[in-house]
Amino acid sequence: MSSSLVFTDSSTSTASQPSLFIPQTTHKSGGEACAKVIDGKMVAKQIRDEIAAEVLKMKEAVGVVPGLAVILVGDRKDSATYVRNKKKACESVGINSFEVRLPEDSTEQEVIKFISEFNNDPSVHGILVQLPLPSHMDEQNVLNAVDIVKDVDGFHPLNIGRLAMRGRDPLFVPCTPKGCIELLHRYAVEIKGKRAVVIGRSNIVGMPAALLLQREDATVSIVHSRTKNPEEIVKHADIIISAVGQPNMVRGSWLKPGAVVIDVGINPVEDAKSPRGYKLVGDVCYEEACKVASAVTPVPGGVGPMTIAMLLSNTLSSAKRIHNFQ
Ligand SMILES: NC(=O)C1=CN([C@@H]2O[C@H](COP(=O)(O)OP(=O)(O)OC[C@H]3O[C@@H](n4cnc5c(N)ncnc54)[C@H](OP(=O)(O)O)[C@@H]3O)[C@@H](O)[C@H]2O)C=CC1
Ligand SMILES: Nc1nc(=O)c2c([nH]1)NC[C@@H]1CN(c3ccc(C(=O)N[C@@H](CCC(=O)O)C(=O)O)cc3)C=[N+]21
Repeated sequence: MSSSLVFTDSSTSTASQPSLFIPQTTHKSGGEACAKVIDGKMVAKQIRDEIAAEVLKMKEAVGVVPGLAVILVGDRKDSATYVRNKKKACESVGINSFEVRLPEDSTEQEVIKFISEFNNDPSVHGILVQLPLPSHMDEQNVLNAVDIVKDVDGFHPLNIGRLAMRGRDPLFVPCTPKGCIELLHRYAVEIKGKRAVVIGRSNIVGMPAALLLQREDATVSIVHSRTKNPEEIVKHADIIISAVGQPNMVRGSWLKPGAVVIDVGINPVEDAKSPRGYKLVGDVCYEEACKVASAVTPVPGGVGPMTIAMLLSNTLSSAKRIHNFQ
């Protein structure tokens, strides 16, 4: 299919953004009703292409190259992989990346010292502290140290607070929830007036996803680990965003026919056939969901690549704001 996908920097209110992309891919499941695949990998690639063009335009016009600083503390393998992927993504669009790796036993003050340096460095427009931090550190103290104008993760309490308030706008929206909403927009999924259920209430995904859906005029319920009979609540949802971390927890039988499912979960499960010895699955049982839902994001290839694309987008808009470009 030939489709043109126009990238517009969507902050918090993109409801009026025209939807230019109607997907054609469907999940094949032996003649049964099958959902559209919401192809995050493809959309993320198109967004990166748009960002690359804007980065070049800015460089030529005002000689500024956006810069992203990433701080990684400790030696978690998954975190190291994510940081490497973020660096590669920056390179692919012409954004400068700066990386600091600190040992697991670093102190909170040492991490904050690097954050302060990046806060004062004019070539850095975005600062990301990879989570989770080692358990001896107070995450709030560390995240509070990031200058709000460079908080491209959108985790500073002031940004989250503004996200929660009517009539206020944060400088940055957290990347994963922003990527989920962007997928809904680009696949022409109407949010206004719909019933949405977010499964999970973490500060980095579930809670901001619920706030964003509410800002888009959905009626939002939040399901968490203490929710009784979650399937009864999920059953009413036109839109489900799941960010739990439990492989295949959400079954096809939980879903309302025609629902749209955004699966944020990235869960490793043993897989002898994979060279890594494991594969990644979502929170939602994909095969079952495809038979009931109207559209589903796959894992991998769904929300994950969108998270990184939104990080690049936030870094570009930060550089534009700081340099008063456009
Ligand atoms: N695709 C992407 O870009 C990203 C993917 N992820 C993935 O998303 C998932 C969630 O991440 P994150 O939000 O950081 O995780 P957290 O562990 O911080 O939060 C999980 C949330 O799910 C809730 N929960 C746990 N078990 C259940 C259950 N059985 N029923 C209902 N709710 C439950 C918890 O409830 P309670 O609050 O009561 O404890 C909590 O609110 C993970 O798989 C993670 O790898 C995360 C970030 C980005
Ligand atoms: N400060 C901070 N910001 C984050 O945004 C942040 C974080 N800390 N800590 C960890 C989580 C997790 N996260 C992911 C990003 C991309 C993929 C991603 O691209 N996944 C690929 C698969 C990758 C693979 O194959 O390993 C996919 O879903 O297709 C996944 C997960 C960001 N997080």
